[in-house]
Parts: sequence; C-alpha cells; structure tokens
Amino acid sequence: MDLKEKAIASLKKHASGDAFSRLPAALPKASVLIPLLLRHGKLHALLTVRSVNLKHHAGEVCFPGGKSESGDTDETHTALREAEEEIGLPSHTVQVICKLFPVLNKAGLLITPVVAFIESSFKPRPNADEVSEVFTLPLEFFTKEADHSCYPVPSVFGPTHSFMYTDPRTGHIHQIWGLTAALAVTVAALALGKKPEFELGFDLDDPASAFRDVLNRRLSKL
Ligand SMILES: CCCC(=O)SCCNC(=O)CCNC(=O)[C@H](O)C(C)(C)COP(=O)(O)O
Ligand SMILES: Nc1ncnc2c1ncn2[C@@H]1O[C@H](COP(=O)(O)O)[C@@H](OP(=O)(O)O)[C@H]1O
Ligand SMILES: [Mg+2]
Repeated sequence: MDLKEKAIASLKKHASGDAFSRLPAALPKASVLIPLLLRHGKLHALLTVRSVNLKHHAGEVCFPGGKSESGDTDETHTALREAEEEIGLPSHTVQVICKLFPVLNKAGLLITPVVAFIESSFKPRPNADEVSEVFTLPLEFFTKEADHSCYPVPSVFGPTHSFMYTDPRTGHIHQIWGLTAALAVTVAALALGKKPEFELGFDLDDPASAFRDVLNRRLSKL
C-alpha cells in the first residue's frame, strides 16, 4: 500500500459515521474540513489564517469550515460548502475520507471534523473577508516535539497543545493551538500511524473514547 492508501485505511478505522445523528437537533452545529494532500512524496495538511476582522477567533489558524446552514444536507456538506466559500476549493475535486468524532466547544457548538484528500495541484483563492492566508505543512510536523508545547489547561479535550510553525515559503510564523492543534495531532497520528514524541493526552488506539467521554460530560450539563 502507498502512503495515501495507508492513511485512508487507518483514518477510516476511526470514522464516526452517523453515530451522532441522534444528538439534540437544537444543538448548533459546525464542520471543519481537514484537507490532506501529497507533496514531495509526503502527506501535508492545509490550514488557513482567519481574517483579523472576524468577530470570533480573529487572526487564528484554523481549518476551513464554519457553521451549518439550513440548506446543508449533512456535516460533510457543511465542510465542503465552507471550504469552497473560504478558499475556493471545488467540492467535486475533494475525496472525502471520513467524519471523525464531533467536539463540543465552550460556546456549545458541535464541531464535526471531516477528513479529505484534495488535489496536490490545488491553488487556493482565499476569500479575504474570512481568510487572510492559506498554507500547507507536512503532517509529520504535528508528531514532533521540536516546536511543540503543551499547557495543562484543558481545552475542548485534554491538555492544550500548541505549535509554532515557520513557513519556509513566506517566512511567516504561525501559532497552531487549541482545537485546531488537537485535530491536527489526531489526524497526523492516525494517518501516519505514528505516536507523537510528546504526551498526547488520549489513547491513540481508541481516540474516540476520550472524545466521547468529554462530549457526554458536556451534553449531560446542557
Ligand atoms: C473552538 C475551540 C476553542 C479553541 O481551541 S481557540 C484556539 C485556536 N483556535 C482555533 O482552533 C480555531 C477554532 N475555531 C474554528 O475552527 C471555527 O471558529 C469554528 C468553531 C469551526 C466555527 O467556524 P466559523 O468560521 O468561526 O463560523
Ligand atoms: N462576506 C462576509 N464578510 C464578512 N464576514 C463574513 C462574511 N461571510 C461570513 N462572515 C463571517 O465570517 C465568520 C465565519 O463564517 P462561517 O461560519 O461561514 O465560516 C462568521 O462570523 P463570526 O466569526 O463572527 O461568527 C460570519 O458572520
Ligand atoms: Mg469559517
């Protein structure tokens, strides 16, 4: 199996499918697309920098995504629609792999990560109202200790991971932390089948169980 096939097989083992379709319908929902691509024979992930003019998470690094709208058929549709709106990614060129466990953020928004492969030749067209920059980086970066730190302060799940990434193309230094870092670390570990050099905060063989516990605890308080 090649690198991409291996990653797909491993990620699919952790697909959440429709396990969460019976959650309260009134719960506001959002999706993020975790776009993977092959570059120079390595798996890469694509990230965006949010516009400084946005009301929420201004200037932060995140995956393309956003809130569900009434016309969306499911979580994957939301992720693909948002990615098309934010970075001009044509939905028909995207190979969706799976949905991972949803995460409930502090504001009570249920965020579903959708993992997908995009074409290596994709040229982003950022929508300046929402996105100021788009960059890709090797997925392996999220398994290394070198530019990583970890705060005991728990975020949406487990400790808060933070990475400082210097983009060799632009020289820009990006901090990737919180939800986005947690998702990137999870997908890197699963897709590469590689334990990170740092303490993860959950069992790699069954990441869903930790996420399920956090979700159930939060849901019981709603
Ligand atoms: C949501 C958890 C709080 C954090 O982890 S803040 C730390 C760093 N910032 C992020 O990881 C960005 C998190 N936010 C998002 O990805 C998006 O705001 C959203 C929650 C998916 C909603 O999309 P909008 O585009 O803001 O509508
Ligand atoms: N054309 C536009 N100009 C400015 N802001 C926009 C916009 N379209 C969407 N937004 C804002 O961008 C944020 C992300 O939207 P989405 O969920 O579609 O990704 C939302 O704001 P907040 O960050 O204040 O929630 C939304 O109101
Ligand atoms: Mg958005």
